[in-house]
Amino acid sequence: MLVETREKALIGVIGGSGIYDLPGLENVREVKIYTPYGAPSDNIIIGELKGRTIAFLPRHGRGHKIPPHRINYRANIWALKALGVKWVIAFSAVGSLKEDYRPGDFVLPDQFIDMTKGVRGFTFFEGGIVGHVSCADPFCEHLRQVILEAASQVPEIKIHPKGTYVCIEGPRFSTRAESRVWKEVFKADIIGMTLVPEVNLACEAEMCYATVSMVTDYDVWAEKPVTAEEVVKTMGENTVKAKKLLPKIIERLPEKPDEKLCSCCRSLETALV
Ligand SMILES: CSC[C@H]1O[C@H](OP(=O)(O)O)[C@H](O)[C@@H]1O
Ligand SMILES: Nc1ncnc2[nH]cnc12
Repeated sequence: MLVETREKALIGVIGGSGIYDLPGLENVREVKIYTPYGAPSDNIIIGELKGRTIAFLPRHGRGHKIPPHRINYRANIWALKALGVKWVIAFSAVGSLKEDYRPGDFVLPDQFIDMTKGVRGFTFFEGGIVGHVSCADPFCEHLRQVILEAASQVPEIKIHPKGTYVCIEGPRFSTRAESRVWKEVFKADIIGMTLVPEVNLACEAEMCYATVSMVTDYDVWAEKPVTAEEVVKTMGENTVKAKKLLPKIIERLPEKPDEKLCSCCRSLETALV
């Protein structure tokens, strides 16, 4: 049973590696949310940006304490839903599997491949009610278009409008052989460790979700294999751009999604058995 909170927010922002706060938020308050799945990654920071109420959650917790396979994705999405969030804008550091998706570029994935190992809590439907949500187009097309338009207003940002994100279990990076499979057999474009099951759970919770993937490295298929140190360094530069992008997205978001562009908030209409 979803218990709604007194605090309300229309827009949820999930910060990835390198994004642990949102400067510019006004009237900031911090709320602790209890969920049937336990605690979210951190307390949720609520505040106003461009006149809209935002709920911000750092995916790995402040201080980056939670590795990708230990993130309580269900609690995170549940907490945002309990706050009334309809739009979820997620940020992620990713490796590139393609020469022309360069470190520093942004990508707006439209597809993913799930290579996680099944140990993450990946669904709200554990029995009792059985639900199979459609995942053919896993990201909110309306939100993707708003983000693309917003990014076109920030000259420093080069954004690729499409991409397939392969999600590995982590926390280790891929071997060269694995990376070749993702790149040459799967033909994926980018790689990370956190998109799944965050995107699936948002879909089950009937929320509009899109992720801004920020390229930090060329994974391990290029000459010099990726290191966490390299990711963090490039992420510092990407974060500056992400923080310029966010207000431009916020000011363009309507109260409600356009039903012609997305059906995220009706995803359960055809899912329940
Ligand atoms: C710090 S390197 C690997 C780490 O960075 C990405 O996290 P996020 O998607 O939250 O930005 C990647 O998925 C790994 O979890
Ligand atoms: N090369 C990579 N593989 C997996 N996750 C990443 N996050 C950032 N770079 C990555």
